[in-house]
Amino acid sequence: MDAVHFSAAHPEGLLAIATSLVFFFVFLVRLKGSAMGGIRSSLVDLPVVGMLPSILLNLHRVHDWAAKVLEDRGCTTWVRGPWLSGMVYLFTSDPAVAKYVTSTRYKNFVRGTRFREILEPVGNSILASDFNESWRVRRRLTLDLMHQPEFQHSHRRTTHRLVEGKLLPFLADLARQGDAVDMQDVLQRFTFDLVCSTFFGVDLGSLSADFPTVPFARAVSDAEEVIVVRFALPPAWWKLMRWLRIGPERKMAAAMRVIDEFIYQHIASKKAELCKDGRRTDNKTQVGEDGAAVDLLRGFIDHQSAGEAKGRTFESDRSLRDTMVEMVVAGWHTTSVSISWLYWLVATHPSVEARILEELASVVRADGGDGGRHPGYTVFDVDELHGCVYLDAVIHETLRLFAPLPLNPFCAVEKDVLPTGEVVKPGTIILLDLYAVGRMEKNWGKDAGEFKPERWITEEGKLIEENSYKFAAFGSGPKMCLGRRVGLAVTKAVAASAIYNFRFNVAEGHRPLPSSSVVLHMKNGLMGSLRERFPR
Ligand code: HEM
Repeated sequence: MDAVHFSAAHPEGLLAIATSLVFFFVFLVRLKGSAMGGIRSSLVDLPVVGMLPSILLNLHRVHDWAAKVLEDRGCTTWVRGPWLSGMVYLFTSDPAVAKYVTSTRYKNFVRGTRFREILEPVGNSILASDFNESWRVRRRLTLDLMHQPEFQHSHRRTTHRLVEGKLLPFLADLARQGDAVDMQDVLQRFTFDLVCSTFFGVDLGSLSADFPTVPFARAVSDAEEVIVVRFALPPAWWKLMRWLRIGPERKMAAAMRVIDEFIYQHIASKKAELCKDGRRTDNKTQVGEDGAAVDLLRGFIDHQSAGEAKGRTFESDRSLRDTMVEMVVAGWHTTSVSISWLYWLVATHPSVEARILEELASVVRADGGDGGRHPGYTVFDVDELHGCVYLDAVIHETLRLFAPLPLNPFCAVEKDVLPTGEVVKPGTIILLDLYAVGRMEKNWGKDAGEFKPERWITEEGKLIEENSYKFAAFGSGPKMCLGRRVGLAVTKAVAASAIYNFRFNVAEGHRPLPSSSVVLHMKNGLMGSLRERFPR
């Protein structure tokens, strides 16, 4: 078969060859770049391949690079892939555009099929859905369940129990051993156990002395990495790789298998447990004996069992699976990376640390405590921390600089004109760069890049409520994060308890860098050592 016939019969083969050539080109340039002591951060539009080489060259530091490009280009820019690839994105960090897209004209800017395909691991979830009836009902149901006093009470108790019984003793052991520790890993393991306890009612013990590999946790992280690659490549390219089961798509297939196995197994065992207990009597979430047994999965299963009456929100285990994967994906890493970046920022800003400690000490004193000089550790519940405005400011400042979900994608349904004057055609992809929104001088002033919790506090000592287009970490409009309250509560309670009891010294020369994943992990971890503040 000659080349012409081969390409006609196997267009996917041609694409594979083209992909290899671009990767080879990028490899050569990066090699040259590193030999020259660095790579360029400009966005170059080349004939045929468009801006793809620029993107791939900067993929390893994509969020900082995109923020720089946006700052230089007035907060909005077009990004074009290879000719005929269908890859045309409008990148923006402009709050006016965010408001227009997520609120003013929200019905015209949806996730769309393209992103549902990219976000395949979460299936037909709330996050990936558009404004249809199923999305509305599921979102309402999830919010209702999370706002139930029983759930909130249980969530607070579970957090307290795990912080007191697992996290603090674990940190104490690490402090005693004095070895180097990756705090990001520790916090990731802890929040995983917390999320599984809260959502599934099971503690998987990922935070334990032997640092076990938890396949489900690994699979979620792998899937997140591959999602970023899918964003960066023309759709036909990653679909071809998926079809051939090569490269990142091979990893995705393996991750999906593990995720499915985990979730379906837990749905089945929860159903069996509920039937055995004979507790599934109505569609109300119930409190277990110790007040800690309320979990979201139980609430959803109860709802599923009420099927017809409730509009069949979870007509199948598949839709239950999608929602549970989404809850883990949306709730786990977002919270763990918030606490990790906060921990690093606090450890490297001694004056901020001192103010937090002062604020927490006043809570302990008001509670009749002795500032840690007692046998147990001091554990803070979120209810006790209401008056800690400075800690709130630190959390907001952390989320401003390190938005845990750095990119928020939308797709235009009809032709539209954005407040910047950009004309978007049907099908145009708009990427709200939440990481960049928090770093633009235009949005935050000349000191946008600095960590200054004070910027969040009024002269009267109150927390400044910024609008959700400018402080964009939780998104905005009807699809705004529905776990905001839970995420903030966990971040505050865990950070307060850990910081109050332990000092973290960042390893010399270590600077965590944002990974290129859909979640803003630290790609090189958070290395350092721990010291007890109140040695026992
Ligand atoms: C610090 C922690 C968190 C951050 C920064 C965060 C951020 C976000 C962002 C940026 C979105 C997209 C919003 C949009 O499209 O405009 C989102 C959506 C969502 N989040 Fe969160 N999240 C956090 C914690 C949580 C938690 C703990 C849960 C679950 C309990 C959760 C559940 C969801 C869900 C279900 C959606 C989809 C909402 C929809 O599309 O209607 N999130 N989150």
